[in-house]
Amino acid sequence: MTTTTDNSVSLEVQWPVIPPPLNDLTNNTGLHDIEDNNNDPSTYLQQQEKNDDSTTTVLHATTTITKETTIMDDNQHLKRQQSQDSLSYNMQNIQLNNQPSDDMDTTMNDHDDIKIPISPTALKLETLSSTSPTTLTVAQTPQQQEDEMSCDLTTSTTKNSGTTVPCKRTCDDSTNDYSGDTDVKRVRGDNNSISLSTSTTTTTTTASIPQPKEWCRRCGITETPRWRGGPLGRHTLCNACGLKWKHVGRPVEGYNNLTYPPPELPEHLRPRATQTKPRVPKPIKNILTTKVTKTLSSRTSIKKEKQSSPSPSLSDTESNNTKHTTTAIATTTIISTPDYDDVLLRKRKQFLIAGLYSSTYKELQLSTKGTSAKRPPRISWKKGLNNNNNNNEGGSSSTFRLSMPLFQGEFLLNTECDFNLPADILQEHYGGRLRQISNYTKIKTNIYVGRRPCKTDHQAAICQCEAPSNNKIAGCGEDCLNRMLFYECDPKTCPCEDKCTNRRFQQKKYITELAPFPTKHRGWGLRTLVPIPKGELITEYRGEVITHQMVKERMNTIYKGQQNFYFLDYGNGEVIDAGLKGSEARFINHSCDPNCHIEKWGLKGELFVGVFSSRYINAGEELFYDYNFSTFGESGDDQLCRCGSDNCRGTIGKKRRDNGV
Ligand SMILES: C[S@@+](CC[C@H](N)C(=O)[O-])C[C@H]1O[C@@H](n2cnc3c(N)ncnc32)[C@H](O)[C@@H]1O
Repeated sequence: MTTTTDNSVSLEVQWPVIPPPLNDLTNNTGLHDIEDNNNDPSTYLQQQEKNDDSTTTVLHATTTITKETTIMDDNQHLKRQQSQDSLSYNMQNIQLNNQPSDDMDTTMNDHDDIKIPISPTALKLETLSSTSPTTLTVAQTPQQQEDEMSCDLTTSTTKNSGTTVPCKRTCDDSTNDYSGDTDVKRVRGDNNSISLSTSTTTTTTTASIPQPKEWCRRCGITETPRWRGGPLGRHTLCNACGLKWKHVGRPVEGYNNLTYPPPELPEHLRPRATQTKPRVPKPIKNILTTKVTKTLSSRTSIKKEKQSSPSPSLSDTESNNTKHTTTAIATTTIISTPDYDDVLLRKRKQFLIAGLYSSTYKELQLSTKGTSAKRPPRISWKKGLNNNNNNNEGGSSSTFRLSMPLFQGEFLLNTECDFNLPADILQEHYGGRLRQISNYTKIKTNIYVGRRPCKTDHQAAICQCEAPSNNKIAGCGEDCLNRMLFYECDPKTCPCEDKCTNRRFQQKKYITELAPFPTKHRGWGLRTLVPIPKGELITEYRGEVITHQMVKERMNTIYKGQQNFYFLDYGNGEVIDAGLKGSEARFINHSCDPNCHIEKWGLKGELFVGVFSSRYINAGEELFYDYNFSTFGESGDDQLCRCGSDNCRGTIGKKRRDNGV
């Protein structure tokens, strides 16, 4: 008889059934000799003959065979198997009679002949009836399971007639040619257990071995240089399997301890490395439920397949007899394989659905079942008019409740109101000052484009001023020669030294209380916030010092189509362009009756263009200077003047000569 299952080979031995006494089977010795069980085989056989001469006993036991298992072959010589893998052996002719057969040289009393070590910690033998299976359960230690092999022996015998009973076996080890009539197949169970099955119509014995404390849930080994955590918890995978699980692919759902991934696993649930379709994330609320459902269904299907799929190579009779074995093995497999074979293996990271400080929002979201998400509470400003219908806290309508600041956004979104400008902008809007100011870059000194600034230590003219006798008298007054020539004194050569007052551009003594403001007809203008005496340096006109050629180029490029121009004659064939970079003086408009004028002062080979007050200027008064006298480039010639003065000339800019030059 042959018993085969997936991933298992049965060892079938046909021999006269000599079941060991119960007290022998239940002993816990590590090595159980058949010799010990058959101290008097003839006596036992006689007892069997009394029961039924044609009795065929199936002993399906889960036991182990050590490396030193020694059995008899067809030549009645002792064969010793040294290798664990070469478990299968040949038993062609095992003849057991009342007396040992003459054909057999082997004496059954020789305890070296056959050793079936049974090292159970628990051994249970149940004999139900002559037609009922008997279950033999053998419990072994983890080390024993590791060292021992699994096999399933199915032994059948006929009448004790003294004839030779063929014993067929199938040997996995090709190097050991023990071919014979006896069919012996090895059964490798899930836990390296050995099932010894003896086919009979009366008795079936099943054994299961408990699992070791630590074993790899994937490959089944019990020794590894390092135990690693897996989807089933800590120390559930060996080193190699743990690394593979970690790096190669993590199964979405379970795998058993022999296959990875399990063949029953649907394609869409296989590890990432084999996945072709990206997984669609599911809502967090349904993940656990779905997982549990899938796990249960897959577990049920796997068990059904295991239990319902018979071996295709078995005949009806054999399969009928094998049912017990198959069922037993399947049962053993299911029992020995923990439930977490199919449980949820992969840990899913829980992502936050909201920010860290939105605990209230998350609680509201997670506590919602089957209904639309609860809306965050709204602000109720009036006592007794609480708009928060979803907030169960309190419940009193008279409770004043102020929503969290994070809900202010929703409050603003849900509240319909007219658009209003912010207060500061609204004020400028009502004052007519809300206009976009042209973009420019403020600079502190002129930028010379196309040349380097003159850094020669140009000797300024030394004035003839006398140093003041006391601090109350200013040096280099109105009668200073440098001042009259529009030159600033050099503090190194000036006789007044640090008491010289002809150094306004150097000392940057400008009026800072100036403010651009939008005018009605002239665009932006500049006004003073403080009264300015006559002849005072107000500000410096700064910008890029460019040539007239550059002015033409810029007029045709970057300033093409514009109305406002910021050119001012620098002298020496150059122009200050404050359109892109400059100072606040760029906002001073033209007037035919100005209150300011332009002065160009020399210092160290360069010029300083300053706006000076032509008269006393009241606070808040707009500043003007006459472009005509300041050579406002060539752009303002055709622009209409809107200064509004009585003596307005009509146009801004330099007066044209009659010849147009
Ligand atoms: C140096 S900018 C003065 C600042 C300019 N208003 C603005 O908004 O930037 C010179 C430009 O101002 C305008 N502008 C200055 N004085 C004006 C006046 N009296 N009448 C009309 N437009 C004037 C012209 O467009 C001129 O090109």
